[in-house]
Amino acid sequence: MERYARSSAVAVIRLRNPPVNALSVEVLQALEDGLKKAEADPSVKAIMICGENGKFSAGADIRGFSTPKRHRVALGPIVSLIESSEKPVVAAIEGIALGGGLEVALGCHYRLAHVKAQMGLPEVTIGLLPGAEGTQRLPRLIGVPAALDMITTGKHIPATEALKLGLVDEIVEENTIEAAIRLANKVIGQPLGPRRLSLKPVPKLPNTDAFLREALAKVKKQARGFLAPELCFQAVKAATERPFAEGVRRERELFQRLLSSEQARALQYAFFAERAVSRDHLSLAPSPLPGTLLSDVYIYTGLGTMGQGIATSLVKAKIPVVALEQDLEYLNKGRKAVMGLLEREAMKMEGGAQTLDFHNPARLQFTVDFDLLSDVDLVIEAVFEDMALKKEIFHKLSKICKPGALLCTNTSALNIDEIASATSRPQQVIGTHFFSPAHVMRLLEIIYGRHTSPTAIATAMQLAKALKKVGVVVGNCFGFVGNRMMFPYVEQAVFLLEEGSRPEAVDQALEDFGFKIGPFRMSDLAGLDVGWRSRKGQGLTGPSLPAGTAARQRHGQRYSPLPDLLCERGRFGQKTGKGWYQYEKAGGRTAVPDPWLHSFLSQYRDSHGIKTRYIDQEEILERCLFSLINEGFAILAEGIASAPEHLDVIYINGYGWPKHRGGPMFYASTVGLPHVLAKLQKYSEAHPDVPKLRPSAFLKKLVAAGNPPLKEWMSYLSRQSPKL
Ligand SMILES: CC(C)(COP(=O)(O)OP(=O)(O)OC[C@H]1O[C@@H](n2cnc3c(N)ncnc32)[C@H](O)[C@@H]1OP(=O)(O)O)[C@@H](O)C(=O)NCCC(=O)NCCSC(=O)/C=C/CCCCCCCCCCCCC(=O)O
Repeated sequence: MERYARSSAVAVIRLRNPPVNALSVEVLQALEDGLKKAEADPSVKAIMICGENGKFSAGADIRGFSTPKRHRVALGPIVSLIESSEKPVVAAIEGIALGGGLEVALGCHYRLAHVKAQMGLPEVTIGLLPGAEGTQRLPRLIGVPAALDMITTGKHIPATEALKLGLVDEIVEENTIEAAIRLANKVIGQPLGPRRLSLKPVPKLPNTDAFLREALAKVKKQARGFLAPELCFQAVKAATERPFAEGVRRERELFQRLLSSEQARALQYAFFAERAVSRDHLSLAPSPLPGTLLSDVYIYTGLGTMGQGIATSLVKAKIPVVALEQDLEYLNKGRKAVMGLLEREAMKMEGGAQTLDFHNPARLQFTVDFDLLSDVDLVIEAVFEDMALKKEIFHKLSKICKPGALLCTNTSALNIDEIASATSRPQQVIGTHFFSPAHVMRLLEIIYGRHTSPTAIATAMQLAKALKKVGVVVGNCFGFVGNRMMFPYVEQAVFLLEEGSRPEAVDQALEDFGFKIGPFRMSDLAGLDVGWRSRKGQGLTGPSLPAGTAARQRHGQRYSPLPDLLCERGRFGQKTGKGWYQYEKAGGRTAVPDPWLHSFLSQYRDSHGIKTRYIDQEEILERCLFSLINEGFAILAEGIASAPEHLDVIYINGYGWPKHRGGPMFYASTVGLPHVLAKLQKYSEAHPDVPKLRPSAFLKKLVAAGNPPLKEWMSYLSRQSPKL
């Protein structure tokens, strides 16, 4: 709700709707009433608009976009009403002014911001555009290039940058409200015409057409099927071509198109899913944490790629780190790499290296002395995926670490219970699956074992929050949630090659769907040897394979030895310059289709009597995506994850699933579960030796129940893990 008050001749209108002063119908109504009241009151000479609790506003209430239409209040006319006021209106921006919140500020005649405030038009990130005249006012204020950048990316900018761009008139370090009232008093009686953005022309560029052409190409390239950025572009382009009122009409048209789109629904679902998932379990964290997380965190060895990223991530979060390696040679290599990463991170931050203070040994210490462990609160072990090695380390940790210390293992698939069995405190052992590069990727899969305590789970969630990551708690099974769902997807991709497709065709289909990177490009990037080592460990390939095992069968199921055959030829992907593609050199990044691989595939098919057939994009998508989704249903039924939202958050944040499709389970709900089931049945009949194509019992149950909406799915399961 808004509050109307007075400070001398200045009327104060406060946007109040905790926690972020979202603009609900009630807030907007109250804002309109407040404006009219101030306008009508002859003793009021100026108006100041601010937010409650140090935040201006996070914009329109996003929940309102998907709830059934109440009486629609339009924000645009209210922004116009502000602008047309005969009394000067000043926006006092504290904390955040986002979306509709910033559009309200753009209607004001003056904008004053606190130095720590952030501003942005992030509508594009929820599948919309700034539909309250923001696409028409912002280019008039800060020019087309800067406005396009803000509107098509949705990025938040700090007040200092906003000042440079001319988005705000002044920034202050002290009390923003008092400063805004002072400004309002100062500008009483000054002409308002020049301050009304709708009356200003859009600043001309030397070559607007060429600029817009290039900008559109860039937007399209990055969007990969995501509609909102392009429509944001169209709205800003309208500002360069039409008078204000016509531009607003065009903006409204484009906004309506996005508002009713499936993509907007998917992105808004993802917005709330991420927040709901991140909130889970936190309430069980002791407060403050044992010794508080801001004491020492210790990383055991593995200052290899994962350990380096994890250390960097901790330092960025201002958590003191003691980084340990097995010997000086590895330690020095690891130190150099971590310092390099931190230098690069610091360059991106205001205040640079000083802010991170990573040369300070109290913040970051490197050692080979295991005894330094005795005093740390939390250990993150990050050695490579070798069960025997991990058990040896955990046995040692259990002896050396103080009683309350949480023992985390960074693993992407290994059994947490088996690792915990090497300790005398399995209740304090937990899996923390970081994604590479760990200082960049937002996902943290948190895996609890049979004995892991609720406090340990909550502490790991708190760690995720401190690292600004999205923590998702899941149960213990091979590959946990993310990788377990990935296995059938990758398996299908390889089977498709056996049957007649090519890596570039499979990758293209999935990248056109919106994945950042297809499975073969991804495999080349990660290194084919990683999976090879794991398959050897599982006895699926290599010398331990029993003699006489059929090349394309394991345990009575279809198996493709193709990835193993590439590894046997030293083709590990980018690092060796050859994998599913060829590269300009070892370590090269540009994937080029490889004629050698194409003829290798032909020979392979011939030698196994496989008849090559043309496989279209539809089959590629259905087999890869529906087998992944099918595994998701099995995971839910087994109680490994507590809701489909958890799977979607994992896929969006850890596996490059296109956010505008809402995650795999949301996608399944949009194409319809009967359709997913029918396709799985069809492919399963065609490939009876592929168990992962057999529809999950839970999927069948939901279809039989009439395809209920996603949020009701879990009510069709009787059992849930007590820890989820
Ligand atoms: C940066 C943030 C604002 C804060 O981040 P953080 O501090 O990390 O906290 P969070 O956990 O993210 O958020 C805290 C809780 O607040 C909820 N939240 C946040 N923003 C909104 C919002 N805009 N609407 C509703 N709820 C919001 C969040 O879910 C958390 O609650 P919970 O834990 O889930 O319970 C960060 O949150 C952020 O980035 N927020 C999103 C900002 C954003 O995208 N803004 C743009 C919104 S779209 C917009 O403004 C469009 C304008 C175009 C014109 C619109 C014309 C229509 C106007 C009428 C609107 C009326 C509809 C109302 C219908 C009705 O009332 O019936």
